Amino acid sequence: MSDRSASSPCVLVTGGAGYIGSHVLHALTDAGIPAVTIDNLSTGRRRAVPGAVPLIEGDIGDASLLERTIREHRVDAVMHFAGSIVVPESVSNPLAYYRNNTVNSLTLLDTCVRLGVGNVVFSSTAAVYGSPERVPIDEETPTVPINPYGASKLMTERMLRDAGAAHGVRSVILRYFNVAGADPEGRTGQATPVATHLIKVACQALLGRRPALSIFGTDYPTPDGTCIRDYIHVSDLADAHVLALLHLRRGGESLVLNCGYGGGASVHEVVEALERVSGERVPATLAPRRPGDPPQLVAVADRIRERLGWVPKHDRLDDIVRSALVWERSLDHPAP
Ligand SMILES: NC(=O)c1ccc[n+]([C@@H]2O[C@H](COP(=O)([O-])OP(=O)(O)OC[C@H]3O[C@@H](n4cnc5c(N)ncnc54)[C@H](O)[C@@H]3O)[C@@H](O)[C@H]2O)c1
Ligand SMILES: O=c1ccn([C@@H]2O[C@H](COP(=O)(O)OP(=O)(O)O[C@H]3O[C@H](CO)[C@@H](O)[C@H](O)[C@H]3O)[C@@H](O)[C@H]2O)c(=O)[nH]1
Repeated sequence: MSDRSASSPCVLVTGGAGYIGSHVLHALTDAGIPAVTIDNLSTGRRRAVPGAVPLIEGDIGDASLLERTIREHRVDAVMHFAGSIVVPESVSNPLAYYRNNTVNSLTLLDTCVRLGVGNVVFSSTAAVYGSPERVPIDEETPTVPINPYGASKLMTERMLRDAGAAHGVRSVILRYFNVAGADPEGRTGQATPVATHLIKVACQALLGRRPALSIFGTDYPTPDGTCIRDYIHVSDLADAHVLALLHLRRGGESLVLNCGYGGGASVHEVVEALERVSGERVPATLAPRRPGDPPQLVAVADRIRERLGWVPKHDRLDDIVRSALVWERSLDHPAP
């Protein structure tokens, strides 16, 4: 055990080799906060993990591995990212989603309770709101998920709430809106080649790594007919996680917080931003609506600023798409 781990408590980050988890590991490392990560590398990459952070290759469904890691590293807090994230896959294979997102979260939470780890930061999603009638969406909006992915995450939220009442576990549940962009220093980014997220796919199309971007639906009840989303830069999201951890370590109360900027951009506006920052055309074709896409998802994002003192640094759409494009250029693998 290193001197540092002997002196200060450590945060266990599940899924730290993935897109968002790896940004958070960099943010923790930058802040001098010791961390350890467990990742089964199902979608994550070993090289996304900062060199200073021990990577334990394994599954969070393995209670004995969790227990050993928590004891050996003097873990006092968990940030829980590990999970399955593809919405259509959750529709075709729901039980796999309930297993990886809900059952494995239960194992993790149960282990935390048994070992007295009382601080949990959880990656939730705007998908818990389903297709709400009113936009923008505040945290009191009813949670009515419309797919197994959203339902599997909502169940973990519920477990955290109940474990809080019964066992005193305190949690910050972060409901992410549309996460995009990459580390401004180029240390990590979204690396899976089979991407479905708009900004990543648009970058791949611009670079000729896929034939074209399909714009799913131009007849929505929005000003330009395409869907509107609240895109949040992954580095601002990573900062929010560090603040959430510090809040819990100070003894702060459990919170549920939307993570977005409170503004929206349409699919057309995203494409225009990418063309503006690159000076190049995004090859795009108009396509039918993608099933299950709500017309607008925009957060009311005041609570996270008030409760955590979060101040975003990268909230211009141009900055988000520029960082995504710089990262995409740095990847050596072609898209499928
Ligand atoms: N990307 C988004 O836009 C978005 C939006 C809302 C919520 N989220 C949530 O954020 C979290 C991270 O998402 P991401 O985009 O970084 O995805 P990702 O696939 O890049 O990261 C997930 C990581 O977890 C690991 N993993 C998966 N199952 C595991 C298991 N059973 N044991 C150990 N490791 C496991 C994967 O190898 C990967 O490294 C997820 O919980 C997701 O639901 C993401
Ligand atoms: O090739 C593409 C990909 C996407 N879109 C559109 O772009 C918008 C954004 O889509 P995408 O980037 O796939 O994100 P969402 O479907 O909005 O879902 C993300 O954002 C949600 C919160 O808002 C999270 O719950 C989900 O986990 C996360 O995947 C939607 O209108 C899509 O129809 C296209 O037109 N073409």
